[in-house]
Amino acid sequence: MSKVASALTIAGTDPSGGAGIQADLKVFQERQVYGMSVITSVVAQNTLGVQDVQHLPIDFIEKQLDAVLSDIPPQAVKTGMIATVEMMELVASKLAKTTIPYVIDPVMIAKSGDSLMDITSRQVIRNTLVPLATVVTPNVPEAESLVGFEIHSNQEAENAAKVIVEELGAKAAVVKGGHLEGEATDVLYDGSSFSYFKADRYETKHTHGTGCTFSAAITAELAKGKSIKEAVTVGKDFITDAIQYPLALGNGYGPTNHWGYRLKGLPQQQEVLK
Ligand SMILES: Nc1ncnc2c1ncn2[C@@H]1O[C@H](COP(=O)(O)OP(=O)(O)OP(=O)(O)O)[C@@H](O)[C@H]1O
Ligand SMILES: Cc1ncc(CO)c(N)n1
Repeated sequence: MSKVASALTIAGTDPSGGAGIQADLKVFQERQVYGMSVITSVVAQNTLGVQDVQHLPIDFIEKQLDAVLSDIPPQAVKTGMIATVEMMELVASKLAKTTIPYVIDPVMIAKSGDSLMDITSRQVIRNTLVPLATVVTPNVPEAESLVGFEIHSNQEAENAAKVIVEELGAKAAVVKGGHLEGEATDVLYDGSSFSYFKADRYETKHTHGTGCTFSAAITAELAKGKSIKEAVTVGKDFITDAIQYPLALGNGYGPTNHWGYRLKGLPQQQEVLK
């Protein structure tokens, strides 16, 4: 029997269960990794949008981090919603003392269009957290914000991934193509070569938390000791199945289905109790 790995997510909450901490823990469980979580912000949100946000006090976030890191050091860490500069500085100071593989999903704006990171922080994440990252997983608007130029094509996604690695100091970057046209193509640069991860684009409104789900699956695989390329391969298959078997929940951008990969060959729309 192989040994069980642990992974930690440091992120905001989604009480409707499709994104944030809740999505990350579900994905860790599906990937058979022991999941742990440190909450940065409590968010009142659902598939329709963000209604309100409460940031936890910085010393309380620190207590949560110390509680986990001093007792159960994880084999991989992921950050999602880190809304403020002081939160970024705190998390960076803790992670800089470790060599744990670290995935940054640089969450800035929810699918509904609501902001999850303040404007100053969008600039500061570049110098605090990104240099510590094993993999950064920006969507197109997030990558544009990190590199300062627009992305309309896979070639421009390649350029952005290269800047995130060679100029901002991450070990690898995967720029997600969810916001581009055509196939859903994600571009990975690992410091030596580019890899493309392609899937059919599904016509669907079930895209709440796609980024969280993808990066949590990558984190789980890194925790198990997989290479960056292997982890992104699993993450891409996992999110594609999660999008392909949506759950008819919510009145807006519905959640993906975190056990979608188990439903291969079944009818695509899963019935839900209302
Ligand atoms: N309609 C779609 N069909 C297939 N794959 C998709 C679709 N939309 C996104 N993806 C894939 O889902 C993953 C997440 O990408 P996306 O760009 O949606 O992340 P995101 O914007 O950060 O998500 P969120 O902010 O909701 O968490 C990527 O692998 C992307 O290619
Ligand atoms: C807490 C949280 N993190 C990330 C996202 C990404 O969409 C979200 N909606 N909420």
